[in-house]
Amino acid sequence: MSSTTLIWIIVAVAVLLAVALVTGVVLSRKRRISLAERKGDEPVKGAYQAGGGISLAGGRTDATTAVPDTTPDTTPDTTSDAVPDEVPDPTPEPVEHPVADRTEVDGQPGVGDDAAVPRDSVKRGIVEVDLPDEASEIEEIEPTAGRLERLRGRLARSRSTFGQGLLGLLGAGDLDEDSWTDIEDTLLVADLGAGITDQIVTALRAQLVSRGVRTSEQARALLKDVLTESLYPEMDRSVRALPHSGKPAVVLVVGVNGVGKTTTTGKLARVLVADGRTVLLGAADTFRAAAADQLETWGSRVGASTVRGAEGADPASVAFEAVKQGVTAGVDTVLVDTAGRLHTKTGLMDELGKVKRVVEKQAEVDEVLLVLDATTGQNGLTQARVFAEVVNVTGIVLTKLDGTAKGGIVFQVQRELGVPVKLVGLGEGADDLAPFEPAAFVDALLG
Ligand SMILES: Nc1nc2c(ncn2[C@@H]2O[C@H](COP(=O)(O)OP(=O)(O)OP(=O)(O)O)[C@@H](O)[C@H]2O)c(=O)[nH]1
Repeated sequence: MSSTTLIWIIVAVAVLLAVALVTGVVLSRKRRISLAERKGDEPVKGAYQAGGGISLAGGRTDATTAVPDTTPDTTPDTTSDAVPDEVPDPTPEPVEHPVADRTEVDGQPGVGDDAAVPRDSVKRGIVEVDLPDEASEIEEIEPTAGRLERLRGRLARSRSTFGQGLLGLLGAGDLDEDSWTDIEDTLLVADLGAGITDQIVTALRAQLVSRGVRTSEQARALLKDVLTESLYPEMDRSVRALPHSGKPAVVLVVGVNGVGKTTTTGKLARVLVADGRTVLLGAADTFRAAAADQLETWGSRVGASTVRGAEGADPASVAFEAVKQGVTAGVDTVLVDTAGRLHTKTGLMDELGKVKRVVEKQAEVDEVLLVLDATTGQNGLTQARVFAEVVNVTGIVLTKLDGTAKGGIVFQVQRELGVPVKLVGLGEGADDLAPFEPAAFVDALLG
């Protein structure tokens, strides 16, 4: 072999080696790019595992499936290149993690929380009231003027047993002792109580003679005057719910279970909003699970926001926070719905006193409205006495007057407590709360 041939062979081998080297490099790069693409897919999954708590809030379910172990304590391997066989069963068991078990309440996920569980899922489950439609529109509110007149038909039951009964007896002409006994009985049955009944019968006897009553029209006028007079028409019945000294008015709504506190608070918010006022609601009824939801619903219907606490939270702290936020936001009125509680539970009554004291650290309490259920008759009076001892009751709201024949409780409660009935509830409708006007009320009773 000549040396020239040898050189050509060496050159050919060198060229072949060079080509092989270049090809190897190119192939190797291609493989890396390809790997990088897969890596680009998988780490995205891995990244969602890490941020799963956030992504799942948007309703993503695939992120949960990337969690190797479905127990909430297991930390997902976020550094993994997400090898396909690490993908677990795509339908993991739902994680049990009731909100009630969580200790933190500030809205931040707690250690071990599984963000797949909506943080408020349990609370939503206990809502017992109709919630407003989405993007709720502010509702039309009936004008408050003349409401008692418009709702007078609701007093039908009291009217037939009390008003019509008295008119029938008085209009019958000369009254013998039996008739006077019947008048007394009618007043007592309607829950006016012995004291007021005596007072009314004495006034009727005297004025029947002095006025020379002859006709049924005159008898009606006499009855109207005497009954209206017994309702202390001179009492100031304005609800102290307007702001003063640059601070919102604070109204506490108190009363025993089920008398209609939350409903009244909601109705009153409507009255204020209709008057062009801004209102903030405080859901200090932390004893009854759905009370805060109920109040919030009332609020959202009129565009008032609600301050609420965790279930079982200290009612005083919720009330305090509500008033604080009301002052900061510069609203006109803060209405605080308190827990319904039995007056026999002294400890709970103490707590109501505490609510008032704590609120007073923020702003003066302008009005304490005691809500009484008219259908409970004398029992309402017993409640009123206990509440009056604990908090300085400044006004009474008598609810459910539409469902009772015992409208006479209005007379008794004012005389007993020396506190005016300021509002009356005449139905479950949103605008079935009326100002109490003695003359109009008596008119409605007499038909
Ligand atoms: N007929 C009638 N029902 C009323 C009136 N006011 C309230 N109610 C009803 O009474 C029931 C109890 O009312 P709530 O407002 O939940 O009573 P509450 O005092 O807040 O109850 P607790 O939170 O358990 O203490 C509800 O069904 C109301 O719709 C009224 O004036 N007339």
